[in-house]
This record gives sequence, structure tokens and C-alpha cells, in this order.
Amino acid sequence: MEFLTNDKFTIVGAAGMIGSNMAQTALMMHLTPNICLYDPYAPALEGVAEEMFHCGFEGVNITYTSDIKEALTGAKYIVSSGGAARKAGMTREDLLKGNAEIAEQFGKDVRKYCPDVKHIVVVFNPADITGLITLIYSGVKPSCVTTLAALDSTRLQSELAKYFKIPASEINNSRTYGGHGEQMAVFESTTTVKGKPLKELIDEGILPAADWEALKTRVIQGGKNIIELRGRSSFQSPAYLSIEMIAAAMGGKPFRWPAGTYVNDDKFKHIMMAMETSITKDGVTYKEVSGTPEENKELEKSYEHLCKLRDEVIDMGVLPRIEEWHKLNQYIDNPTI
Ligand SMILES: NC(=O)c1ccc[n+]([C@@H]2O[C@H](COP(=O)([O-])OP(=O)(O)OC[C@H]3O[C@@H](n4cnc5c(N)ncnc54)[C@H](O)[C@@H]3O)[C@@H](O)[C@H]2O)c1
Repeated sequence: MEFLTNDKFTIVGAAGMIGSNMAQTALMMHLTPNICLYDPYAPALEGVAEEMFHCGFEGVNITYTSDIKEALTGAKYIVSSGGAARKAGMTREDLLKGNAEIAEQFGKDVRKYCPDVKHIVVVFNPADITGLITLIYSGVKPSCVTTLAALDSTRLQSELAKYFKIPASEINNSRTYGGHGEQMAVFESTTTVKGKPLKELIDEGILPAADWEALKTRVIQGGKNIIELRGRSSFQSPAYLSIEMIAAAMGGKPFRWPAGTYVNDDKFKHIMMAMETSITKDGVTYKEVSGTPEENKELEKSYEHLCKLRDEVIDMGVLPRIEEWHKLNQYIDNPTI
């Protein structure tokens, strides 16, 4: 059996809906034979492990534990969806305090048990902030941590496909950047529809401005819509895309969507947000995003919203002041050392 790597891959939050789907997807995609499932809720975790055993996957060593030391020791790749999910009526930001504290502990555990981890994908919400906290407390390089932000771009693709009644594969390079929250920046200038720039379709009125605005709202509220339809937060699509991200970090197929990454440049400072990224065996790198003046303004607004959330976490005492971050993570201001 061919695997992308033989390294240990740990799924944190594996008893949950996303975690259990990630376990199955990772096994089906032959990422590695060494998969460890971790969750503090032991009975459900055992249930997930039993289900994976009953699939009869060949040539794999599936372990499970509620002991974080055992879970992380020797782990080279981690995806974490271990945290509370939002319920009807909640925004991702409502999860901030509880999940920020979970991220702090998770980062500290990574530092203690697997400081030489190669890549971590953070999924639990608000992912831009929990990812940032994980990065700072773990002490790993910024290139080693990404957050799941792709769903907003896949939802843009899907909404456009439904609107034009064409297959999603004919919508290319649909992109949202910035925060993975209701303040995301939905771009029009990157997308093509059957090879024609979406912007031209909007400018020519083929996609009337009012329809475009309504479509963008559906993209922004795509997660809320799943909660309304299914009675719970989405789990299949986040599970699949997170596994595609970690597979890229293992040297697999390039990841095709934006990812949340640590950004600290002339424009945006000390923040984690969705950018145009490339995830490879060497980690994540990003390119500067530049759209129309309106899009750039939206991205700026999204960044400012994230800064507010980050500052709330600092006021809560979960993160120290930005000037102190380098004491927890030597790479934070100097990724190349
Ligand atoms: N980034 C995204 O695009 C995206 C999309 C959907 C959901 N999410 C988020 O992913 C997270 C998980 O969603 P879900 O539907 O799997 O929820 P879930 O409630 O089904 O599972 C969460 C799991 O985390 C475990 N957990 C709780 N505290 C933990 C801790 N301290 N350490 C490790 N594990 C812990 C729970 O026991 C549970 O099994 C939520 O925060 C949700 O908002 C993110």
C-alpha cells in the first residue's frame, strides 16, 4: 500500500463530527499508516476508533487515546477540530473565549510533546484566532501552522454554479480572503465563469448587482444555512478540505484554495487570515492579495475585524501583548531564523 508519508498523524477532536470524518477521509486517501485519534471524551472516541477498525482499512495502525501526551508524542502532522461548535443563532465569534483557552492549552501541549511537528491545521472556530493562539504558544515557525478558511471560497464557487446553472468545475479561482467569519472579503476580480471574468459579467449586468449582493450574502452565511438545514454545524466539507490541506503539507497534491496563514507585512500586522497560499512539504507561504479598490477596502475591513478579536483575546489575558509574543515564539517576528 502506498502512503504519502509514514509519519505519525494525530487528529485532535477525533470523537467529534469533523474529527471522525477526517479520520475516515485520511484513511481513504492513504495519507499515512500511522493515525492517532485523540479526544478528551473517551467513550465517543472509542466508538470512532471501533468504526474505523470495522472499515477494515488495509496496512494501517490506528491508535486512539484521551491522553494528550500519548497523542502528541512523535506526531509530525496534526489537524485539530477539538473545540466547541456553534449552534443555531451563534456566530463563530461567540465561541471566542472557550475555544481561545482550548487553543492556548493545545499550543502549550504541542510545545511540550511535539515541538518538531511539521505542520498543524487548525479548524476549530474562530479559526483565525485559535490558529494564531496555537502558533504563538506552540513556538513553531509560522510556516508550520495554517487554518481552514477554504470553505468560503468553495461556497462562492458553489453559489455561482447554482446561479449560472453550470457545473462547479466551470467556475475557476473563486476567492474570499481575510477572516473566516461574517466579515470575510468576497472577491469578484479573481473568478472566471466558463473562462469569462466574473467582473465583466457583473459590469455588463449579466449578473445584476442586486443578484451579486444577494449571492455574496449566501456565501457569507453558507455555514449558517447548513446549521438551519441539518440542525448542526457543517462537518463533511470542513473535514474533507482540512485533510486536503494536511495532505499537501505531507507532499501530496497542491491545495487549491486560500488558507489561513500568519501575516505580518507592510499592510497587515500580527494576524492570521486567509490569503493566497501555497502549502508544500516546506510549509505554507503566501502572496500579497491585490484586488479592485473596493475589494482591497473589504479586505482591510476584514483585517480590522480580526484585529479587534485578537485584541479581545489579549484583554482576556489569553494572549500577551504583541510586544511580548517573541518571548513565547522566537519565529514570530523573524520567520527566517
Ligand atoms: N474552520 C472552518 O471552516 C470550520 C467549519 C466548520 C466547523 N468548524 C469548527 O470546528 C470545530 C469542531 O466542530 P465539530 O462539528 O466537529 O464539533 P463536535 O462538537 O462534533 O466535536 C468537537 C470535539 O472536540 C472535542 N473537544 C472538546 N474540548 C476539547 C479539547 N480541549 N481538546 C480537544 N478536543 C476537545 C469534543 O469532545 C468533541 O468530540 C468547531 O469549533 C466548529 O465551529 C470550523
